[in-house]
Amino acid sequence: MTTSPPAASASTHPAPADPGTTPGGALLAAHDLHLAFGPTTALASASLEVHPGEVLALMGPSGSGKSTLLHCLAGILRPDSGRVTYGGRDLTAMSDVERSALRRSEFGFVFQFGQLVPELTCAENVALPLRLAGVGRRDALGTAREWLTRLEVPDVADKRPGQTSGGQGQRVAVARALVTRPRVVFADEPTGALDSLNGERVMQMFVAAARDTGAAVVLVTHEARVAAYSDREAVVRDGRVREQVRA
Ligand SMILES: Nc1ncnc2c1ncn2[C@@H]1O[C@H](COP(=O)(O)OP(=O)(O)OP(=O)(O)O)[C@@H](O)[C@H]1O
Repeated sequence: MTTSPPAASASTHPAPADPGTTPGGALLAAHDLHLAFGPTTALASASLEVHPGEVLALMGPSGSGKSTLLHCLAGILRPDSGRVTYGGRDLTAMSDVERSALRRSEFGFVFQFGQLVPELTCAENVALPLRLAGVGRRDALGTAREWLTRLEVPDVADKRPGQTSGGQGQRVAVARALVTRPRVVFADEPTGALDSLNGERVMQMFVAAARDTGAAVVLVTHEARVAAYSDREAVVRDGRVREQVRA
């Protein structure tokens, strides 16, 4: 696999401006987050820092608050109290429109089942975030094809997601998450729907491609072999980060 980012993506879609870090070096930070869904407490004083370029795995028992913490860090959910800061900007104080714009321009997402648009080809799916960012159709599709080649699935470019295997589809989803060269990629059980061999292969490519673009990766996983790709593991229990282990 090539280690340099595709040239066309660099020329047609430059990485977003450096958002800066806190004095401690964090790019993204959760400060004392609390969030309840009705009577259920999901987060109870959760705090966490994410550094530029690092791969951070959120681990912990089922129902402990991992996905909720990920969604708060990504600005998808707003905590009841506490703050999320990104490059010194307070995500929790932004309007929904501002947070959506930030998510589109600076964050990438990979979920368990890829969540590709079934009516579009795989190349069109990968091109979609570039099109939304204003890149012309031809350039966007060219860059999308380069990413599919890079993730070793060039053959699926003209197929629809329903015509691919689970592992191929998940590589397409990884390409779509990275194509805009986001600062942070959020992944919720990115290999959960794959067998272990495919899961490891997707993880290897995901981490290598993210490292090449310099993205930080925050991933939720139950699997120790997936967490083994991280630089740091944060264990979530009862809605807070209990311990952090450098991998
Ligand atoms: N939309 C929701 N409505 C109600 N309760 C929710 C909602 N989302 C999460 N919860 C509850 O909040 C708690 C934390 O859920 P969360 O999904 O963050 O845990 P998790 O650690 O990611 O779990 P898992 O590993 O099983 O995916 C759980 O008790 C869950 O049932």
